[in-house]
Amino acid sequence: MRWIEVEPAGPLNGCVHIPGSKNSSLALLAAASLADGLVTLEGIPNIDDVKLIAQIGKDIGLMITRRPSGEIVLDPRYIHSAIIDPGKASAYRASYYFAGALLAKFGRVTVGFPGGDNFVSRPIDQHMKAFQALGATVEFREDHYIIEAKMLRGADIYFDTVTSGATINAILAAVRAQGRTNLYHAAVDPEVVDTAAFLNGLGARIYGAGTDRIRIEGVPYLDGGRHAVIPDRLVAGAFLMSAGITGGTVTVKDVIPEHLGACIAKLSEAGLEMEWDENSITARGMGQIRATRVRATMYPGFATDLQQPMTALLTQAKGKSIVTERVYPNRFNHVPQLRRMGAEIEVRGESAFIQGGRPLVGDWVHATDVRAGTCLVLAGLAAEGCTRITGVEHLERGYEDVIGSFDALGAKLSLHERETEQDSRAAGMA
Ligand SMILES: CC(=O)N[C@H]1[C@@H](OP(=O)(O)OP(=O)(O)OC[C@H]2O[C@@H](n3ccc(=O)[nH]c3=O)[C@H](O)[C@@H]2O)O[C@H](CO)[C@@H](O)[C@@H]1O
Ligand SMILES: C=C(OP(=O)(O)O)C(=O)O
Repeated sequence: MRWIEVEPAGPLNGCVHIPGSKNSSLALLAAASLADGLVTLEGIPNIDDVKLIAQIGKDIGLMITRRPSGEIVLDPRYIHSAIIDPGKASAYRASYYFAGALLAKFGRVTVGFPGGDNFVSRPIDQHMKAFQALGATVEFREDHYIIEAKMLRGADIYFDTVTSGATINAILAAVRAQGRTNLYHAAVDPEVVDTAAFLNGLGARIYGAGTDRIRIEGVPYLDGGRHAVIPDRLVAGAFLMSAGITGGTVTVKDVIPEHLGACIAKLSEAGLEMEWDENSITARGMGQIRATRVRATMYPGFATDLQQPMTALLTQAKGKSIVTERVYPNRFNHVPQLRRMGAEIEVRGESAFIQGGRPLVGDWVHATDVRAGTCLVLAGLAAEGCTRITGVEHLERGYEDVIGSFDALGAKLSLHERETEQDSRAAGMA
């Protein structure tokens, strides 16, 4: 069993470099398999989801090499299989991007059902609807699905809901389809724009990414190329919140402040002093956090992936806050853990009602998913006594070095490991 210990350390202060976006990286790495030449990606974080993609790459003949400089080189010229192992596919969320990318090249793809954070319901119906509109058939089996198309033809696709995953996947499938595809009610997230920019750099013809209507003119061939992934707005947002909860001053460097517009506005509302320039943002905790109302929605609204750390921050606000989750109405697994630490929070429907200002006290808590982990780190920073967080593997899906980066700001985080009976039994069976 592994856990992270968070010891009281007072206000966090300093600057932190923000790595490349996890969610964009996962799309770009799969998208690279569409190319007909070598692709170099800069800034891809060295996180567990990316390591898993490297294993999938090995299985299918997509060579993925990380150079000492940190950049990743992909060689998609010798992909020999479009079968993604169900176990590996379901160990993270974005395996579905291999469906869109490989379908376009091979005409038949087999992928295990997506895993990732468990928010009770995370359907992929809009992905399938897009593939079907382009002329594919979809078949669901016990632990995988098969998508097949003799030829993909451009189509008009109207999404029933705004989804960044299905928007990106539809782009991947349509890029090499014959003719024009129009996506309506498309997601406008920076990760959609980043994926489109990358593919356009290889010779794709995608227009309007960043608006809710995207036009794709199919091309028969894509060159190799080079692209730098956008910075991780979600990692950045959580560091800014850590300034608020500890009463310190934190600067996130190498970010695109525009991607954090809703976060900056909400943190100002909560009483933090916010300043930003072209590529950095500073948050100053002013001692008192103000209660506020948060609604997590799709971009450019307040990100659902920042809802959990924001909830931790609001446990320390004066008065009553309400956090409403419109993207994943059940994304409240962090709440019972915060309650163990002394927070007064009640969840009703898709909202958490927080009676702020109760002191937090360190305890054993469990991170059920990546942002629940961030939320508990933040709570631990504000708590009296030591907080011990299990479920470290979830944090490692999204963070390259969560301990090092918080400690560089003056926090006291450390990783611990103890062999349990269950661990020894598992080792004996291996
Ligand atoms: C790997 C990755 O990039 N993960 C992100 C991605 O997840 P993911 O791509 O799974 O999320 P989507 O943007 O697709 O989901 C948005 C909303 O659409 C719904 N939906 C989605 C697809 C579908 O076929 N049918 C459907 O109903 C979802 O239930 C959700 O309510 O965007 C989420 C929303 O910003 C983030 O929390 C995740 O961190
Ligand atoms: C929900 C998240 O990730 P995933 O979609 O990969 O599960 C997240 O990054 O907060």
